[in-house]
Amino acid sequence: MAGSPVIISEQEVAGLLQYGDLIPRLQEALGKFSRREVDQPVRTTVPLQKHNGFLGLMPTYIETEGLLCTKLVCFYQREAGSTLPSTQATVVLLDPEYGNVKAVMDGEVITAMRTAAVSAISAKLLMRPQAEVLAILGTGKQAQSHYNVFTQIFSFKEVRVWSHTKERAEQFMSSVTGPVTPCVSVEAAVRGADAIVTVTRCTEPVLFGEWVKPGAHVAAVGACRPNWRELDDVLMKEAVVYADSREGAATESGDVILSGADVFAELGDVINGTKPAHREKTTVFKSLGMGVQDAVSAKLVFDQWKHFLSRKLK
Ligand SMILES: NC(=O)c1ccc[n+]([C@@H]2O[C@H](COP(=O)([O-])OP(=O)(O)OC[C@H]3O[C@@H](n4cnc5c(N)ncnc54)[C@H](O)[C@@H]3O)[C@@H](O)[C@H]2O)c1
Ligand SMILES: O=C(O)[C@@H]1CCCCN1
Repeated sequence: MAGSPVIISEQEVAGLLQYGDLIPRLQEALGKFSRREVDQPVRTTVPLQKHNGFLGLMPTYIETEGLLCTKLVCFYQREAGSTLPSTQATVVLLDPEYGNVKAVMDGEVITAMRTAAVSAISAKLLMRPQAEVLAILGTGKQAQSHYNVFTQIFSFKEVRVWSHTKERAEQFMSSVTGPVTPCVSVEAAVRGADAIVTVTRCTEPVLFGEWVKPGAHVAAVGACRPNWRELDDVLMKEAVVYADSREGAATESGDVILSGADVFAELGDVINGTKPAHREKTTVFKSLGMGVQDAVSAKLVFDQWKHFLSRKLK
């Protein structure tokens, strides 16, 4: 008879997950995904029409690692001023042989950190090495995690941020520990930037190709529905477009589907050396988020949790 699942809280996950462990693990997982060594269908999405949201189901199985996991994530388009959360996520880790649940853990920190870590991997592979200016569009949870990991692993001379409301920009400025320049418009934030992160809840384009410096790298993280946009057609058509999952982008990304842009490669193809990294060109990494990213993050959390428990019991 299998034991009861352990419950790992948001605070515990935050204490157990470090970018230093996460980044190499995610890089390895993206490579495996693109070598078709992972069973991970495109997210199943159920509309919650009454609440202007969606439930996403994200199962993953990596047979060679005995890793079976699923994330449940609800995400919403909230009214301006709403105090309800825009994303809520839970990650469930299972035993693939018995089928029992081993752990149920908070998915908020995992979602924030693994998404930012994958964007950082895209920048490591596709951004020009001498990059000096980073622009972040959006000031929510993902903006914070992206600020944290990008300033931790790269040495930008300036970090700029834009928010569509002054209050959100002020909240962001007071929540981060390093220097950041607030900008009054998207254009002011992105002109001359070497790296741009888009982490908004926009459903119409907010970043226009005419403002983007040739050779810049864009990590496009929002707009995860087939009719939602963050980037305009000019940028999508001029840039070399990479994605976490080609199939995911073709199913879920409004920026890819509606612009008609080609996805040149998956990030895993670059990691595997089967497709080149065009650092010299303008590049867009279209991130949708994948179950495999949650699965390897959850395994890291669970292994650390067991390690600390066994030390406590000694
Ligand atoms: N690719 C992935 O793996 C992944 C993972 C998690 C979240 N996301 C997406 O990233 C985006 C940000 O997520 P979050 O958790 O930081 O959300 P959040 O609600 O914490 O922050 C959203 C930000 O978007 C801004 N915003 C809202 N409406 C806007 C509009 N019309 N124009 C401009 N800005 C607007 C808000 O002011 C806020 O700064 C969302 O679109 C979310 O779905 C992607
Ligand atoms: O991969 C994820 O976790 C997110 C959830 C919210 C919508 C976009 N993708």
